[in-house]
Amino acid sequence: HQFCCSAEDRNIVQKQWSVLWGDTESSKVKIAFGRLILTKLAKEIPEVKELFNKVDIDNPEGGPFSAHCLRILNALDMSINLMDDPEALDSALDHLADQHHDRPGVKKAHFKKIAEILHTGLQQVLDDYNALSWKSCFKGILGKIASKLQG
Ligand code: HEM
Repeated sequence: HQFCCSAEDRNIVQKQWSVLWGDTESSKVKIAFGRLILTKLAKEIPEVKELFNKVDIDNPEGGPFSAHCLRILNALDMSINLMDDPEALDSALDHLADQHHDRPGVKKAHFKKIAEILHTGLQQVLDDYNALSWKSCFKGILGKIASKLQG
């Protein structure tokens, strides 16, 4: 159950992540952040858009897409919070890998792009964004979720 980022990276990432969710309306912040990164992904890789037809990406402010944005951000939140428990993290990420493997058309390249988008976004909202720690933790988390996908 070896995880790729160091204990220090994990501490930094968990601390910086927690700064974002002090607000009482953290779900709204999560939805807005999710909407931002997913619409950016669909804009930069147009083939992605139709993969989110069932959650109605054409109405990004609507209920189905907002709920989808919250699911993604909650999964990311769970993963970051589980970084101190490698066994549970591994099993959570394995489950997410299966869920994405089951969606035809989802590719490793999409995860590479969303990693870039996340880095840019977090850099904008965190004053003391530690790029190296985030890169190394996201490499582990996103790499595992994408591990069962094709290129
Ligand atoms: C930041 C990394 C990501 C996380 C944490 C994440 C998490 C999730 C979660 C929790 C679900 C719901 C699973 C379910 O209930 O079945 C989901 C669904 C989905 N994800 Fe991701 N995801 C991520 C990135 C991506 C990327 C890069 C793609 C590429 C297109 C993608 C495509 C999908 C699709 C197509 C669905 C199904 C949507 C539907 O319900 O119709 N995800 N994801």
